[in-house]
Amino acid sequence: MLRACGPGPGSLLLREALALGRRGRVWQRPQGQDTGVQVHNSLTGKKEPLIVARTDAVSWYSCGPTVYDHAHLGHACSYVRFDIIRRILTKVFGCNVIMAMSITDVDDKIIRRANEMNVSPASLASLFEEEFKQDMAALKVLPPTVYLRVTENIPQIIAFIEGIIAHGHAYSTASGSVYFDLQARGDKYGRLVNVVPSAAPEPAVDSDKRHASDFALWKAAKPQEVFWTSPWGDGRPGWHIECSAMASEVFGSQLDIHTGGIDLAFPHHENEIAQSEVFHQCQQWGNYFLHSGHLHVKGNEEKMSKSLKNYITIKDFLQTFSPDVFRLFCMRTSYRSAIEYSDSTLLEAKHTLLGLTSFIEDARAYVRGQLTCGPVGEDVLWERLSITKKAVKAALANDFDTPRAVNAILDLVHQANRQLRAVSKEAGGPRSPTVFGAIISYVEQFFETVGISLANRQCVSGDSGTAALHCVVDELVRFRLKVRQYALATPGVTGAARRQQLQERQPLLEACDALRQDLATHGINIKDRGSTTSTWELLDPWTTHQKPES
Ligand SMILES: Nc1ncnc2c1ncn2[C@@H]1O[C@H](COP(=O)(O)OP(=O)(O)OP(=O)(O)O)[C@@H](O)[C@H]1O
Ligand SMILES: [Zn+2]
Repeated sequence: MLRACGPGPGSLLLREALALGRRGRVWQRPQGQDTGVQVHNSLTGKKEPLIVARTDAVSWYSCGPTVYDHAHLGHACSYVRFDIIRRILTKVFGCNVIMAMSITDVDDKIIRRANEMNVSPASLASLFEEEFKQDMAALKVLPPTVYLRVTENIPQIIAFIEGIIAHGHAYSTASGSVYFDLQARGDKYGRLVNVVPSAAPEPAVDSDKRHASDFALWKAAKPQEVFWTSPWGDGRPGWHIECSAMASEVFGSQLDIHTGGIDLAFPHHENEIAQSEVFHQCQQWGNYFLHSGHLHVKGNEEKMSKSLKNYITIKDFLQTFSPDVFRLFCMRTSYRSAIEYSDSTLLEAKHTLLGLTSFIEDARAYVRGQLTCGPVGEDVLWERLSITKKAVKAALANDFDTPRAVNAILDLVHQANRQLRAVSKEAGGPRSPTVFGAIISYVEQFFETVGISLANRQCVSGDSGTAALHCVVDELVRFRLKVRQYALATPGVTGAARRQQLQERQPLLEACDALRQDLATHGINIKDRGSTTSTWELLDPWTTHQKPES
């Protein structure tokens, strides 16, 4: 058992533990090239300048999925958030990222599920690995440079374990298992979390490890279980060793960035660090550990999880919402914070995206000269654009503060929208297409950078939803117009008879007003021009936006 000095390793408490400071050695500031970004490094519990060995080859290891079931929105959240960070590092800060991601295709959960389904662990894992890759593609997550399957790296893992044994930090047992000896690691254990390994002997009678806190590097095969031969007998790797061995296979003894969800910080990453630093006999294997916060279902403290059966699959989600809506939803909070899933927060992201696409359409129409124009406060807009660019870059350089960056953009769009709406009432006058062209180009480029397309309204709904939704709103607005025209028209009737007729039809007008108000809450703005025309547009995204976290 491991004794934690701070709060235990439950996901939310762990974040507090990370802030408490660590037992292990002091973090060594790496030598190399400064990316210009400050990142929150779990190794120090604070923001540090991100210095990488070479900006043209940033090494990044990402713990990948255990492929025993459908991927859910919790997984989506972690991989989308890191995908956004990867794109920002690449496109804004000029880094060329080499990303390696593990695929855990053999472990207890896979073996158990395969037995339940009466299929081989290999075919079960291959099925869900393929599905995971399809889900990631549907979410527009860029594939890693390489995927690394555990089952294809068994000789490398065995060699890695032999190296740890050779350095005196692991031991094999009579039953054919190998354990990492945490007592040998001493006070160097606890680089990420304030944890002291207990020296108490293993209490379980059916286990032959020396201390309760020692963890498995190699697990002796149980009857009927899939196995590989090794110097210690038939068996399979433990969970943590796979990442140390596979990351080292690609990147050697130095790693710039290592990522995963906050639940992986302890014990998984802590154990990876112990194994790798012993194997490479180095002081600091990974320089930066970044952890993403968990996705929770609203009102539920637990993270969304397959084991807790409180999950929404990525496929189901994408029936209703688009990958761009999910991306924007993820960007509205820091990647480190917990994120609450609810229909209302998703709808809010959807409305914001609709408002942005609507602005781009209007601004484009103005640039083309299809929107009536009057004088624009051009200098003000140029200044706003310049301020926004600086604010966005500063926010992204500050631990990838996407909520702040998005708010800066929404503020710019709000200012531009106000001018656009004001000018559209006045015909004639000087035009200012260049500044609107520059704003369109910048806003589109920002969202393109993080993987969101503003090209058309199609980007906001899942699968086939948007086109149908727009037709429905068109029909509804047309129908409402007919009702209004009927309520207001009094051909051939005058005087008291006219007044009475109007009074009788008053409820129809009230119903039309109520419908307009109801639709406004969904981001749809109906505009009546007398009794002859009704048009609709999407509300300014600013009106649906939330303030960033402080
Ligand atoms: N609810 C969640 N929110 C954010 N990230 C998550 C969530 N659940 C899993 N992750 C992250 O997804 C990645 C892959 O996780 P993995 O395949 O090991 O699933 P898991 O944690 O076992 O999921 P489950 O608990 O549903 O079985 C890890 O980085 C993990 O931290
Ligand atoms: Zn890992």
